Amino acid sequence: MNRRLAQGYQGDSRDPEHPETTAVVALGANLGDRAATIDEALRDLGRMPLTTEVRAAAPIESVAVTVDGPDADAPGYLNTVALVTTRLAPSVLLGYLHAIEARHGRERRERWGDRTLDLDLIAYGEVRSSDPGLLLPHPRAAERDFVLGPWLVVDPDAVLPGVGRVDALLENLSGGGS
Ligand SMILES: Nc1ncnc2c1ncn2[C@@H]1O[C@H](COP(=O)(O)OP(=O)(O)OP(=O)(O)O)[C@@H](O)[C@H]1O
Ligand SMILES: Nc1nc2c(c(=O)[nH]1)N=C(CO)CN2
Repeated sequence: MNRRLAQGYQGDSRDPEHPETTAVVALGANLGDRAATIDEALRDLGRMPLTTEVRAAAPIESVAVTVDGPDADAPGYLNTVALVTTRLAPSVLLGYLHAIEARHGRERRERWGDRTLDLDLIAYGEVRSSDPGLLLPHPRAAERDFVLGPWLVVDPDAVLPGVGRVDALLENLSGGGS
């Protein structure tokens, strides 16, 4: 992994040398006023320092995927994906994502449990990281139609680094997400 890139230049989020990069952020919500939460979270992303643009797809409805598979009885999700133009280093950006989740009442309980807001960093340019605290690209993105679908809407030529074109990945999914 490129640890220096993933962690930023010794944590200095305002290093003017850090290049502008497109980060792909997935948003999901299945508790509370989901649409309002997603809307506000997108605005929060736009207010991050060193961030010049946030472009998101219209949110889609999706069935909750739990550790036991899709669960139509669980509260449904609203999902979207935002392309974020930023000079924040990846780990600094992840810190902001966690802060935005917390601001919207995210509680970390069981894995893949219901949540007011989930923000995942799907990709950060071409950066690859095997640090468990920040895996890049996100290791489950290719299996998630609720990520690939909205991503394709904002970027029809999107590529999941090291994996392949998003349109092909979406086509390969036979109907279900995970
Ligand atoms: N690319 C990434 N984006 C977001 N979190 C990540 C990433 N890579 C590793 N993590 C780590 O994963 C931990 C758990 O994240 P989170 O609670 O959002 O998982 P989850 O949404 O329940 O599951 P999933 O990761 O499958 O979406 C976080 O503390 C974070 O440090
Ligand atoms: N439909 C849907 N299911 C999920 C989602 C999500 O965003 N949408 N996120 C999860 C953990 O990140 C687990 N399950």
